[in-house]
Amino acid sequence: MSKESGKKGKVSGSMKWLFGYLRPYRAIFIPSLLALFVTAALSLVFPLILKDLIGDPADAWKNGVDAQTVKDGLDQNMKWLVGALCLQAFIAFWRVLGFMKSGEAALNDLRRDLFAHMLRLPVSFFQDQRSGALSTRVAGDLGVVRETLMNTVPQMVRQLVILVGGLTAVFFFSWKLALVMLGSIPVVVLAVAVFGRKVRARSKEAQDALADSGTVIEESVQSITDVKAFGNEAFEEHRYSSALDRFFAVTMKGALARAFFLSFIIFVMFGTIAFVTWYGAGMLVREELSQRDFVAFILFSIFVGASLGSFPEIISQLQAMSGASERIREILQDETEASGGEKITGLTGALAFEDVAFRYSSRPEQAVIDGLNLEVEPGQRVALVGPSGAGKSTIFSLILGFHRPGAGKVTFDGRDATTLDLASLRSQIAVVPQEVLLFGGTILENIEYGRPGATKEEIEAAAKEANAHDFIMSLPEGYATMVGPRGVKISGGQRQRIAIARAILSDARILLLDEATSALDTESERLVNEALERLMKGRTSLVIAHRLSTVRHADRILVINHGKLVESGTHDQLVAMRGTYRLLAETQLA
Ligand SMILES: Nc1ncnc2c1ncn2[C@@H]1O[C@H](COP(=O)(O)OP(=O)(O)OP(=O)(O)O)[C@@H](O)[C@H]1O
Repeated sequence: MSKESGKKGKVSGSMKWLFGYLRPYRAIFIPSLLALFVTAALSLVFPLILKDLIGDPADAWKNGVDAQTVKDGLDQNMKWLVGALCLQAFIAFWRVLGFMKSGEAALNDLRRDLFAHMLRLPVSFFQDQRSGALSTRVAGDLGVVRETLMNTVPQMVRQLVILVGGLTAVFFFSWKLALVMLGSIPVVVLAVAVFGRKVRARSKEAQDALADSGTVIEESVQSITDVKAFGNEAFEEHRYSSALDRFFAVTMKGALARAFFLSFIIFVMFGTIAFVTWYGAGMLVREELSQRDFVAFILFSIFVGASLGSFPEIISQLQAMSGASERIREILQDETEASGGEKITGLTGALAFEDVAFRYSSRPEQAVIDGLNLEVEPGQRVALVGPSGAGKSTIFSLILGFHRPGAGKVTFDGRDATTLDLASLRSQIAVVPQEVLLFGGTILENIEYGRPGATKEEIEAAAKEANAHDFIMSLPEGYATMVGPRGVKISGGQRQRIAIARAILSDARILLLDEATSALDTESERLVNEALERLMKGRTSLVIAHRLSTVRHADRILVINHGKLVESGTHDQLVAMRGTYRLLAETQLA
């Protein structure tokens, strides 16, 4: 298959897929499409009548028709014209409404499908992407699809109708002149083929180079505090400046081809207009053509020219849509997390790793977890300690089923996790992360996240146990206070207590706690610790520990290094062993 026909195939495949989303709304969409044909055809009435308005007086004068007859004819034509314009405006009104309604509804279905699918993709999918890039890309791609559906498709239909109608008309009014005019088309096509490809390739390079420079800004703005803290303003400026230089160099390379292309097209275009007018005027003199038909020819030629001129834009938009829709379809086809498996309720909270090995797919050469064995009994409080990069967070990911072990198995109450339904398993695990992110919404909703549908009383009870109730009540609107990116700012310790309230509300059997490394003030720390004590009571808890007080209170400490369990025991036992733990306790635990 040639490259061009491949592209065409892709465009039609994308259109088919897009129309699939329009199917449920065909009762609105199809009439709108038909209305579009009608309004486009009606726009051809305009030159058809205009030619009489302009041409008839001239011919009448020449043929000696009396003034009143000419005037009556003109008035009648004018009525037709106004009538056609009114009809066109009326249909266009409903057509635009119909297109918007069916199009936006179909796009909303697509947006819903896409988001629902993305939420069910495995965590590895998101980890393999550059953060931020995914959502920006998806939003951009959806924007392109929307633009195509709302503007390009109607535009294409309209221009096709005008092109076919206009060409028929020019041949009808003077086939000779039409052939002269169309004679210039092969020259233009050749120029487009020769220069157009070059221009397109260069402009794509230029776009990529510009995008690179945009990335520099994005990264700097995102981590502006780091840029400043490291005094890297000059470094970033230099990085941006060299990206701009690259963009400039590529643009200049393309400028030559573009300049040739544009000046040539302008020459051919205006040359053709001049030649056709000159040739037509000659025919007029030779009486091979009436004034009226000549005017008709020129008016329809303008329509044909404008319509032809709009196609490069339409085609490039269709190609952009095909690329965008392909990326969206790729995401929609990506495999979601395994669903099914045995739904479990009422776990006792026993969990174990049996000879578990794991590597991240993005870094297959590194065995992050390497033959790990561990066993946690129901209700036990276990602290995980180990140097940075030892694999502690990965152990949490494996428990949560974000990733599956490459070898060995993770079990809950003795049952292999791969045989269990992920959603029901996760509903019995609560997580209190190191850095708590609250989403945009009220405090009430943020706590309710732990168990959607919980009553206000249950939420308040959880907040009280989490030592969060008092500070929540001191906020301007209590539980209805908006938090998150656009809401009131609350402190790290307060966020942690909200996360604890969430976990209490979820009443999960297993608790995964990644202890915050940043120090809180004494009072805040006391409130958080008290809340955690209550939370951990009666649950199996695994804590990635950063504080000496936490490990001292743990039933058992597991020392992880290079993805292996290297020591295990109580604080006193491990200190007495004078091994890895003792060293860690002395250097890393506060
Ligand atoms: N998504 C990922 N893709 C590839 N490698 C990863 C990924 N996440 C973590 N790693 C690597 O796996 C190893 C273990 O990471 P992990 O985050 O589990 O360690 P950790 O003990 O929790 O460290 P820390 O205490 O610093 O958080 C590290 O070498 C890390 O670079």
